Amino acid sequence: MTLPIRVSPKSGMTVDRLSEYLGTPIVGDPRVGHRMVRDLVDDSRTVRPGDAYLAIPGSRWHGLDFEDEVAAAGAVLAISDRPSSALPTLIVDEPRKVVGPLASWFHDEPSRDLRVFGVTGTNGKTSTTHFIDAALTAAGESAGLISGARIRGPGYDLVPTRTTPEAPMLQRTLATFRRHGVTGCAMEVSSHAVDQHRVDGTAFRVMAFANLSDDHLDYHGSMETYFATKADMFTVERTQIAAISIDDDWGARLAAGTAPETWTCSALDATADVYATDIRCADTGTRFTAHTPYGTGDIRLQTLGPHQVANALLALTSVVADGVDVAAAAEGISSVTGVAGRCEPVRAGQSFVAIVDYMHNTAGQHALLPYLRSLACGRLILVVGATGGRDPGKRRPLGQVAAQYADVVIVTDESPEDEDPDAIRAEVLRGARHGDSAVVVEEPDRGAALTRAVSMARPDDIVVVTGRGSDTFRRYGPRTSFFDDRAELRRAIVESLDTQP
Ligand SMILES: CC(=O)N[C@H]1[C@@H](OP(=O)(O)OP(=O)(O)OC[C@H]2O[C@@H](n3ccc(=O)[nH]c3=O)[C@H](O)[C@@H]2O)O[C@H](CO)[C@@H](O)[C@@H]1O[C@H](C)C(=O)N[C@@H](C)C(=O)N[C@H](CCC(=O)O)C(=O)O
Ligand SMILES: Nc1ncnc2c1ncn2[C@@H]1O[C@H](COP(=O)(O)OP(=O)(O)OP(=O)(O)O)[C@@H](O)[C@H]1O
Repeated sequence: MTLPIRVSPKSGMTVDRLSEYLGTPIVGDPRVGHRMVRDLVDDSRTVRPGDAYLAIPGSRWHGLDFEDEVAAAGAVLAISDRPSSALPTLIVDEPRKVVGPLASWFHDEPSRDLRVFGVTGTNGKTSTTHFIDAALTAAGESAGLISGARIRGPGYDLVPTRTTPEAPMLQRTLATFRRHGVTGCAMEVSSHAVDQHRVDGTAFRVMAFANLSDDHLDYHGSMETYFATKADMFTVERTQIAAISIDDDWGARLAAGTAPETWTCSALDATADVYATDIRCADTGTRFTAHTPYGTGDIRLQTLGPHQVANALLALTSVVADGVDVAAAAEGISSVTGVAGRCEPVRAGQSFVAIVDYMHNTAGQHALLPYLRSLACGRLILVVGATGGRDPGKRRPLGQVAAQYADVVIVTDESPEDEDPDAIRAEVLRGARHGDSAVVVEEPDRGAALTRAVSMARPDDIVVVTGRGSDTFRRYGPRTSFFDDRAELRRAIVESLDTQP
């Protein structure tokens, strides 16, 4: 169900009230003070008549670069760090820091009226939020989900462009959820979002930590800074409860130093508050028994891969720490049939296994590839690449680890963005050719790469397409086009079956 999103500011929201809240006078025509403000917007391309435009200085643009088009679109006001020549302005020192609390106040603090379950960490956020969403639903709650794959709930269903929305959209979404009676909301919290203050002003009931591994170092600079950004979410000012997976060293370190009430979980360590025993991983899913201080639950994951045990335990810990019944939560988590683009099988009548997965760092490769290999007795044919505009340091290791596990590695393009696709591929290839252990093929065109992988596959082989998951847009410089790995893999399989004698 997709409904139009209605804005729900505090009643009687005027420019004067915004000025009073921010403690700063109107620069420019003071007669604008009585004008009603429809919504807060931080992107010129989405401004509608009556909006207040948050003009943020960024690394590429200053929001005021768009002041004329924003004024022409009917904005009543700019909020920025300097006066606009096109609109009356409220001046604040650091607009980015103001946006979160302001948007929350504007919508009457929606996060305080529903329990928000945040999930942060390098890998597993999307899966964990889906599990929390299902656990809350099974416990009889009306649940909302804010994930990078989908934002959905009563009154909302859309595929977002960000893992964590910008603050105006986030608070608008939470306010819509509240209006539709949502009682609990699972939400991904990316490190970029924390650093850019997108979640400031959001009160979390539980904040969950999944894991930390080499990723986004182009942005954060070092693992210590990356960790510190995540750790910033685990303070009493941000969250009432911390749920922390201690299966990696960063989680154990975080758990040792957090101030809020802390619950630990582990797939390996029975001294954790919530832990797993009797883990049995199969080609149809994974079963295990979860032990919590409030009793045990049998979990039968339908989502593929042993890594999902950690994600499911973290979800269980998050909701049980907040008082949700263990049996209901276990039933909900077990009911999730799959998460789009995460270990998603593609079945079109072929004689080999075909999987699409969003793995885009070496931690994901090490966690999944041994399992995926075990799903077939034949060869592992792996399609790998790297996205442009981010983390060049990941590219060579991605190729190297791919070749460590696979028999055939097909290196292709993902979404080069503004970079030279040949240069990205060259780095991945350098890694893949490092060990001499796999057959390495270069095929720039992603559709052709998938066709090639399928044409090589024999019965008992497995074809794994990595890197894009459920992302459906790719960009080559100014050209953006639709490309869905799952649909393209299916197409390649069907074509290969059609041409069989
Ligand atoms: C590196 C990064 O995170 N950059 C974010 C940052 O960009 P920036 O500081 O360069 O801002 P900018 O592009 O100069 O724009 C400045 C201001 O002008 C506004 N603007 C810009 C253009 C325009 O036409 N009109 C307009 O109003 C922008 O909305 C912004 O408020 O602030 C912008 C909004 O203020 C974000 O859109 C932008 O996200 C970019 C597009 C991005 O790709 N971010 C990714 C890396 C990201 O955030 N990813 C995480 C998930 C990571 C993961 O776990 O995989 C996420 O939460 O999605
Ligand atoms: N617990 C885990 N440990 C290691 N790898 C994992 C784990 N969970 C998921 N992965 C890998 O990470 C990929 C992305 O998973 P998911 O989308 O759930 O995580 P995410 O944190 O939301 O990722 P992103 O922020 O990049 O969207 C999966 O396709 C899988 O390859």
